[in-house]
Amino acid sequence: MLFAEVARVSREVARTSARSRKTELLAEFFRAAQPQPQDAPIAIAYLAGRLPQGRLGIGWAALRDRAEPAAEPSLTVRAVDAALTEVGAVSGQGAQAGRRALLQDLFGAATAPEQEYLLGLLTGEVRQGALDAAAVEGLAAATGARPADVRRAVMLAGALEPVAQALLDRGPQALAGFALTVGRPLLPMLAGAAKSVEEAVVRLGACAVEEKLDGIRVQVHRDGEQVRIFTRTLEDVTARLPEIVAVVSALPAERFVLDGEVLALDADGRPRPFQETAGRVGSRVDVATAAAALPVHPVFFDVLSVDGRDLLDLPYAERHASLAALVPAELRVRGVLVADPGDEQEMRTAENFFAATLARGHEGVVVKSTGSPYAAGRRGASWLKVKPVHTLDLVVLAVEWGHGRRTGKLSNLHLGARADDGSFVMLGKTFKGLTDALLDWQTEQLLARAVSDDGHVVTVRPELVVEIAYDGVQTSPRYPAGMTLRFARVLRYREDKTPDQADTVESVRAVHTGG
Ligand SMILES: Nc1ncnc2c1ncn2[C@@H]1O[C@H](COP(=O)(O)OP(=O)(O)OP(=O)(O)O)[C@@H](O)[C@H]1O
Repeated sequence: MLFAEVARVSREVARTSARSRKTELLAEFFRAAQPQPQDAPIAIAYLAGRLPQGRLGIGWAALRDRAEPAAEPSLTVRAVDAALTEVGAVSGQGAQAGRRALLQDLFGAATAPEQEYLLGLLTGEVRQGALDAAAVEGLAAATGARPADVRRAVMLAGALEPVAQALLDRGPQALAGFALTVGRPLLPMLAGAAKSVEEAVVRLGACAVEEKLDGIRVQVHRDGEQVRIFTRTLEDVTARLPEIVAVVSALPAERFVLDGEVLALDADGRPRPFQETAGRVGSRVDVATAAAALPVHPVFFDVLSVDGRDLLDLPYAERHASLAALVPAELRVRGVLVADPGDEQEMRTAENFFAATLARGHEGVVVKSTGSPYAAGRRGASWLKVKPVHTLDLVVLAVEWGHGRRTGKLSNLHLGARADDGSFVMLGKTFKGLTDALLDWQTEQLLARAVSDDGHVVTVRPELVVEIAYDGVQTSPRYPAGMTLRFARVLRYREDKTPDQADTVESVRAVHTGG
């Protein structure tokens, strides 16, 4: 498959805002791609603005001077992929120059529109957040599969790419191969938000109100002796959490998949600050010493499979009965049940549980409909989180050099929310809430992602997600969405999130209009 073809479709998909037209364009594209299914994973990654190699760490300088463009397109997606793999592998002394030379060769083989597209891919500018959803529909239309079956396979596979390849290769029957497999992670179910416990309970009806623990989401798979632990982005962190492996190995079943949270606790059981847990899960170095100094504990809140039985489609209440049979109470999330939201006594119990959970130092509660299945990969309408502080996960688009005490540091962050087309819309700026350690960290991280610097504002690749607390959303003609955040302050960076998991402009607008 020609790279030029991907560039063309990407541009056309980005240009139309109609979802049905996007789907049509992608369906045509997949029909044409059918003879070479092995190219589909690379093409899909490019269309969504991802690189299969992940971040390549290519600085602006390496992209500034570009070779003369080729007259005719000849690059294949596989050739581009191979070249970028090679760029990523260059290390050691002279790596900068080596990378630059390889990039020059690649750009020299590309036509002008291909160069532009490559540059967009390398700088993160062609990121298309809504692409995966449209691609699922397009794939279904191209191959005659049911969209719901494709979506389920994607959740079970943890990504669209392998499903696309199998579908294009073998047709709809290939989807049966994507069952929940112990040892292979699936996308976790996510929660929507509600403003109060009462609102959540009224929206859901019969429900459970569970404590919301402020740690790191984990999906734990055990198959006999073999235990594997995955984060919400499906990164395998087993080697970093030996104490969790030990706990899971002692549970009384051979094969299962559990969903939960790990966190560091004080001697009296109160949660330690989130950064400490994140530091443990994020660090590969000297795991044994780190685990001894700051052990983390698992708290499980769901079970997706036990002894060969797939529980995803069972209602919460039944999954929880299985959870209780497998996991002792001290390793299980605490919660209360509400059978009838109209019952005042029950509503008071739920409110009291929320207050008691906050008093124990936790973040809030997650209210879950007891009749609902596990909607892997979805921001389910059947799980609603309730927190006392409003927070948003936003993407850093640019940053200003600091003054005075902050001279030489990158300080004032330009914050963006995700738009429908995968671009980011600036909602405001903040330099509040930053500790000295965070300032140092962000200066280094943001410089590594710089694409331009005019001496005042450094524009960066939109890759870092930061959690912002704010007091409200107010109208402001100064920002493109016509609104900005009141008293925005940095709580922490969310390295466990990617930009396409950031909050959307739409959700911020809903807060603004009280929707
Ligand atoms: N009892 C619980 N049930 C489900 N999730 C929980 C629970 N306790 C803590 N969590 C955590 O809460 C997360 C959802 O709420 P949070 O406000 O952290 O959202 P987020 O991580 O910013 O984004 P997202 O909603 O995308 O997960 C889950 O991913 C999980 O890590």
